Amino acid sequence: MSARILDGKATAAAIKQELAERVAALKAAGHTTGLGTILVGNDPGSAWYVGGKHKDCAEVGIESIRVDLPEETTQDELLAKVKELNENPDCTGYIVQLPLPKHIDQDVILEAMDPAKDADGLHPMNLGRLVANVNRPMTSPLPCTPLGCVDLLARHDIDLNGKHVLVVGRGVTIGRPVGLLLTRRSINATVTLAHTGTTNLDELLAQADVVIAAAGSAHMIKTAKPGAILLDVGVSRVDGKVTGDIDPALYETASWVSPNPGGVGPMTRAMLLNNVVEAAERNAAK
Ligand SMILES: Nc1nc2c(c(=O)[nH]1)N[C@@H](CN(C=O)c1ccc(C(=O)N[C@@H](CCC(=O)O)C(=O)O)cc1)CN2
Repeated sequence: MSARILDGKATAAAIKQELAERVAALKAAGHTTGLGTILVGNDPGSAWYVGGKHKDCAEVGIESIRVDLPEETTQDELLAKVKELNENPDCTGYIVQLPLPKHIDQDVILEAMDPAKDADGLHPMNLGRLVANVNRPMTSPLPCTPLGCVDLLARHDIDLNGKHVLVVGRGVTIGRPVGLLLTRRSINATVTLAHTGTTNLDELLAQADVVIAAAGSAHMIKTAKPGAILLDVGVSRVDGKVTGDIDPALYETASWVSPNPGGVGPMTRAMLLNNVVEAAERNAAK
């Protein structure tokens, strides 16, 4: 048996077409939609991701504002840029590309953003709304990668009701929020969150119907239940090549696989655009 592919690239392309229509409708009604990005430093991977976000904006008709700052930017200088985008009426939503240089406190920066413009859904108020279950319908943004996982599964008609999902990794951008989304009544999965302190990972993997691997440790997942659904989200670079957390040998016995690259990454980009368009629609409805 060989797994069917959850094709993030094709799914993201379809979502972008839908979003382009919504952006055009906003424009026709006199509302512009704009995404801002702030990039600090010279990390080539981060620069590539930010470049991709601006390319995506151009494809769907979203205006974009790009702020690139040197590695030695101080926290106060970055806070001043955050304030500028908070106040810029042309900016519907924006992101601060992560990770930030070590001398800058990520939590301080995220907290300084206007929650209504937080296109990543990572402001503590928006994460709090996710915990309190008040994000939907359309009151505030959800984190892009978790939303990308859920949307990718939904668009392939995969029902998680009653399924046991094992999330591997407890980061704030994926591991923690994805469990909160999946346990909502509308999805109704049972979620286990494994991390570096988990001592029986292989045992949990042998039981899980769905695995969301978001640890960022190359090919660390070496076993899974036959017929499991595998979402490979973690990113490492091995010999300069993007490498996921899941050993590709498991693709043979899985039922569905979201590969890496080509799975949740493109969905993350599409969900960012979705969050900006939703923010523009909220503004237009005011
Ligand atoms: N502010 C944020 N920072 C970061 C986020 C985020 O969601 N918000 N996530 C990641 C990086 N990221 C977006 O910023 C991101 C990562 C990967 C992809 C993607 O499409 N990857 C491709 C492969 C790319 C390659 O070949 O290098 C794929 O999976 O097919 C998009 C966005 C950390 N920072």
